[in-house]
Amino acid sequence: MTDQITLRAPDDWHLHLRDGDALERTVGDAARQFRRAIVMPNLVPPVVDAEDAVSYRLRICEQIPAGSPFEPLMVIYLTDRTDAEVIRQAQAAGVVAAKLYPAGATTNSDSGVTDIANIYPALEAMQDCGMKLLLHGEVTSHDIDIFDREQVFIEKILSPVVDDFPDLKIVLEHITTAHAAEFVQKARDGVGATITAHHLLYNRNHMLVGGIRPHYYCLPILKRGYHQSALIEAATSGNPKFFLGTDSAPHMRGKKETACGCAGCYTAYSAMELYAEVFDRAGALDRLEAFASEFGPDFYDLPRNEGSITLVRKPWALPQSLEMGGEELVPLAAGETLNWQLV
Ligand SMILES: NC(=O)N[C@@H](CC(=O)O)C(=O)O
Ligand SMILES: [Zn+2]
Ligand SMILES: [Zn+2]
Repeated sequence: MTDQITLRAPDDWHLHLRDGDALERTVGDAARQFRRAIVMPNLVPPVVDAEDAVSYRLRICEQIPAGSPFEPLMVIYLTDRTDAEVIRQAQAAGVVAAKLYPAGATTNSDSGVTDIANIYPALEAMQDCGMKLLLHGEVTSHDIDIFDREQVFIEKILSPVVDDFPDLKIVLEHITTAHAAEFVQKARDGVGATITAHHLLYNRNHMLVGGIRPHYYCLPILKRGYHQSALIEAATSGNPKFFLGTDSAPHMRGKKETACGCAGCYTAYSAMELYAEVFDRAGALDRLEAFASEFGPDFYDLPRNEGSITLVRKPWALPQSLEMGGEELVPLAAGETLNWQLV
């Protein structure tokens, strides 16, 4: 039995750091686990252009613990008004990607795109300058069942975009279904996907059997066990199209444990430990490094990190709650025992 693994330093290709008082917690946790992170732009108001991204980056950098090499990679939020000029300026300012939130699809997506046709000029500019397109892949029509929204998004929106922009690099974020895994696997080069720890560890039974567990509620919502198995298969397959993105998304305890709770799971506190659990159970610990530390930078045309992290098999219990900006934050798997620990 392997009791210790050392990996090239990993990156998180999908992370919510929020802003203001939250940053001390979120940046500190991320910096302990990862070397770089793709920082989601769904603030209120969202990060929509170069200027927003540059100032948000400075606020994040102020909270990086002394001596940490952590580097935030910035993303802008596509709106119906994002044009080619906005894209070019953002690229010149170091922004690496733009994110499509269909309007109303998830937390803070009210300013999102109402019709994909509205951003075709922006997508053209992104294709030209090598900026990546990141997608929250769910349709929002009221007549589409919440469990089907990812599959319908792939058919109606993603598939045409992949064909219409053959040189655009596209990441379908936080995939949750066998359909998504299969689509990405069969798609042309330049189409990849991130997979969260929670979609690998859980299915909808964990959220709904024996009582409703709001801390497992995220978007896209947890699906059947069959889909969870397909995601585990994809993540541990060694296919470079699938790489790590936690989608760690903090909401205060009171916003989760309530009559109408927010979507999002806070996993940044123990991200690599959670992924190690999944890969260990699947007998694929030897594939964790590629998934966490190699396929992401390769996809983004960035160098792989120097340096390493070590995980040891040493059971420990996650705290019941954390503090964020003076309030209580419940991490995913609070109070549960994990077998792996980051040294
Ligand atoms: N995943 C979530 O359930 N929530 C994310 C938004 C997102 O990534 O869709 C959030 O910002 O809270
Ligand atoms: Zn999302
Ligand atoms: Zn997210």
